[in-house]
Amino acid sequence: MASNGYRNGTGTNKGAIKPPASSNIRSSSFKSRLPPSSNHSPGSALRRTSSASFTTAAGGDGVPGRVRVAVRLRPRNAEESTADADFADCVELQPELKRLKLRKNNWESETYEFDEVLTEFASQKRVYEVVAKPVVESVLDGYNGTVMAYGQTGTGKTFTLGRLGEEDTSARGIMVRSMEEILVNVSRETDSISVSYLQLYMETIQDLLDPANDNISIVEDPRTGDVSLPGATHVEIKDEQSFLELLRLGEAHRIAANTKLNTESSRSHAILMVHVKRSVLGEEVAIPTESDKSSHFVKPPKPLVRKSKLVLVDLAGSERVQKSGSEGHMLEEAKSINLSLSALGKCINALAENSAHVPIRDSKLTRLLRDSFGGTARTSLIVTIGPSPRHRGETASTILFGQRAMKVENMLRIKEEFDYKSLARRLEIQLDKLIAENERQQKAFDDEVERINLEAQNRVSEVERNFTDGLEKERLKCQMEYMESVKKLEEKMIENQQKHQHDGFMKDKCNGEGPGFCEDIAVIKKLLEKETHMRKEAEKEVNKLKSQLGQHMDAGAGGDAEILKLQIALEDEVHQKKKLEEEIIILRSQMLQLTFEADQMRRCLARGGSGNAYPGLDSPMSQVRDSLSGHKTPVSALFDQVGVEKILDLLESEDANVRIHAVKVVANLAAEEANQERIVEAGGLTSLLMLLRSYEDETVRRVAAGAIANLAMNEANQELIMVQGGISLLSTTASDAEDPQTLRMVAGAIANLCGNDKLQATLRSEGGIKALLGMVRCRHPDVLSQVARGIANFAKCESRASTNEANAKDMINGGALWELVRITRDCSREDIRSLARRTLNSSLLFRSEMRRLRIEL
Ligand SMILES: Nc1ncnc2c1ncn2[C@@H]1O[C@H](COP(=O)(O)OP(=O)(O)OP(=O)(O)O)[C@@H](O)[C@H]1O
Repeated sequence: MASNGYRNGTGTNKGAIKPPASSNIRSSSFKSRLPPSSNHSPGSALRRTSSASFTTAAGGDGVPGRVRVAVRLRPRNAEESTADADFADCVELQPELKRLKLRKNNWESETYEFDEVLTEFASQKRVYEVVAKPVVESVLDGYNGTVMAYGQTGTGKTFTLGRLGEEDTSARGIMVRSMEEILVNVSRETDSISVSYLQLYMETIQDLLDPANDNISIVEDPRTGDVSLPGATHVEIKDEQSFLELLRLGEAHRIAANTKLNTESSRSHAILMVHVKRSVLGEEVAIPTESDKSSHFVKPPKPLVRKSKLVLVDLAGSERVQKSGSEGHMLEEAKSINLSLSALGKCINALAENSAHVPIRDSKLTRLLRDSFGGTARTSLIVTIGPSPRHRGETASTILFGQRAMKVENMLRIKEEFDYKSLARRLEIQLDKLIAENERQQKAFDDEVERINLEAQNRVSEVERNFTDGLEKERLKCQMEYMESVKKLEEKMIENQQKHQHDGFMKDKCNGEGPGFCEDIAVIKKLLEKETHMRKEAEKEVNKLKSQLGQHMDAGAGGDAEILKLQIALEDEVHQKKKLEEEIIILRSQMLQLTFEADQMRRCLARGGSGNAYPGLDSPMSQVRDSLSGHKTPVSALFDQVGVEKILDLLESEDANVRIHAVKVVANLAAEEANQERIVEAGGLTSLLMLLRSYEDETVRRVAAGAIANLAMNEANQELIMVQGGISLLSTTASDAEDPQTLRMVAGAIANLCGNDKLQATLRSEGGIKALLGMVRCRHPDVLSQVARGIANFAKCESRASTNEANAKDMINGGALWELVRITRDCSREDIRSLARRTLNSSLLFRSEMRRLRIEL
């Protein structure tokens, strides 16, 4: 394992000091000689790199830092006290000289120098301070650090590193003390600490925080040489308590795992990795300005993050290495003892001898500790030895391991990277502050705007108020002035009047001064009188309104409701009254009609007639005669009592009975010539034609047709009937109706129109003649008589206008000839038969046609 050159003490010189090969060992102190590397020391000799260029073990600037080695002697244990009672310890320590004497026998010894020699009486605190504290401080500064314990089983590696000191805090080992130190120095807000706890046994890395995870691989960054275990559990540490629990858990898992593997705890390496991430500010950079070389623009410091790692290694017991080594069988050794310790020894040897090849890849332990030996980390090794002369060989081997390790040089480099997260966090905080400030300013601005608005509104209100007040004052003033001037003018007028009345001179003067003056006075006087009158009227009106208002006000809230009720009652009353009036009219008209009909009946009976209710049809002039005799009919009296307008209004009543009675009354009135003009003037003809058109009720239609027939007796009305479309309405009714009495009325009306020369053409063109002839189908003698009368009237007209024989021809074509012949033969009434005969004989065309057809009358 080691060459002879490193096997110090192999010589025979008693008490000869065997220093390590490196010349600086003698003079070096275990305490760090590194200058302080924090950001507070800009003049630091350390050259830091940014994240973009992590330093690697192979190159770049750094600070040389040799591996520091301390030796610690365990006190004799009980077994040794007994077994070695008669023997001296195999080592003698000279702590003040940092030397250790390894006895070969009673007279020979070898002396070795270490960076620190810790006797069996050294406290845990002292051990921590001299071995681990400088490394922990470096880790806090951003360097990687390693503290490793190496030694034979039972010599106190775990005691030194892993004691928890739960019952006695002074017994706390390096692990707990390191964490205490770290926790005290980091910031809870900006820094973070996380821990992984692993065990390496037979080239397998097992997670002591998650034992099922037992095949963790090592990842090496080829660029930076950084070693990481991404598969390992990382637990964030917030306080010492949580760390102690974690260590306890890891230890429990380690014991359980080793029991399962049926091995001893000393055969595995326990590795605790503490990852420290700290946020620091970079140095401020002063930049000279162009204008003034003396003044400097200072750039704010950059946020940086330092990621460092403290590796605490409790190695497996080294006695087997020693045993195989003492026998000098390197290969056997590798087979029988822990491969990794052997590989570590080889690497340290290679590094100590500045060998070109360092067999780092021979084991996982050397790969894991690559940065600790010959890398960028600050490394402290504590070698533990026992006092027993029985284990002198193992002790010597341990001492030699330490001596070789002391020759290993590391190149310490700090690892900084730009702290984007911290920068983002800071920027977020800054942004939040700016947003809050902006919101505050916005709020203040809004408040100010609102205040100004309010103030402006108040001012506007005040101005408006002032303006209204001023306006009112002005108005009052004008009113007063106006009243004053009116009063003055009145006074002046009275004065003038007095003067005018009592002073004749005034009149003369007036005449003397010309008419213009007097006219002026008269105009002014008139204006004044008018003005005064209007004012008085207006005042009266105002007083009246005021008193009404007062009454309304006095009536109170209930008044309105009362008024409403009264209004409704009043409307009801009006309605009732209207209805009653209607009923009175109807009753009166009914009564009068009955009287009239009875009267008619009496007269007819007296004449031996049929008692026709519509005399106008048979004897158009009979009513006229009656009226001319000076005896006023009861129906005529209706005009005086009711008025034709009211009777005509009833034709449009909603009540069908009322409409029937009304149309009967109108028909009876129309029978009297004296009434006809008033009926037509009041729109009665139009109303009757409307009733004919509406075809709502047979009785109404019949009576309406009778009334039209009566009106059609008058020549003036005949033209009106034609103008208002009466001929076509009568024709339509003639073809639609079946009731003989309706047909009699319609035929009567048309027959009356047939006597008017001016209507001849219209009667033909609007189908009046055709309708008249068509009604013969009824065969009722009353209808036939009207048809015959109509044809006779028509023929008479034609004979008067004998030039137009074409009309007679039309009538023949229309069947009038045969109808007349039929009437002469079939009609039961002699007067009608005779009328038909006369008509036939009156026309040349009729006569020649009868001859042609051999018709004998
Ligand atoms: N400096 C010391 N002072 C008092 N007792 C000690 C000291 N060093 C070790 N011991 C005791 O020696 C015993 C063995 O120590 P420890 O278990 O730490 O050895 P180890 O080297 O870790 O062994 P292994 O390699 O088997 O794990 C323990 O009982 C421990 O208390």
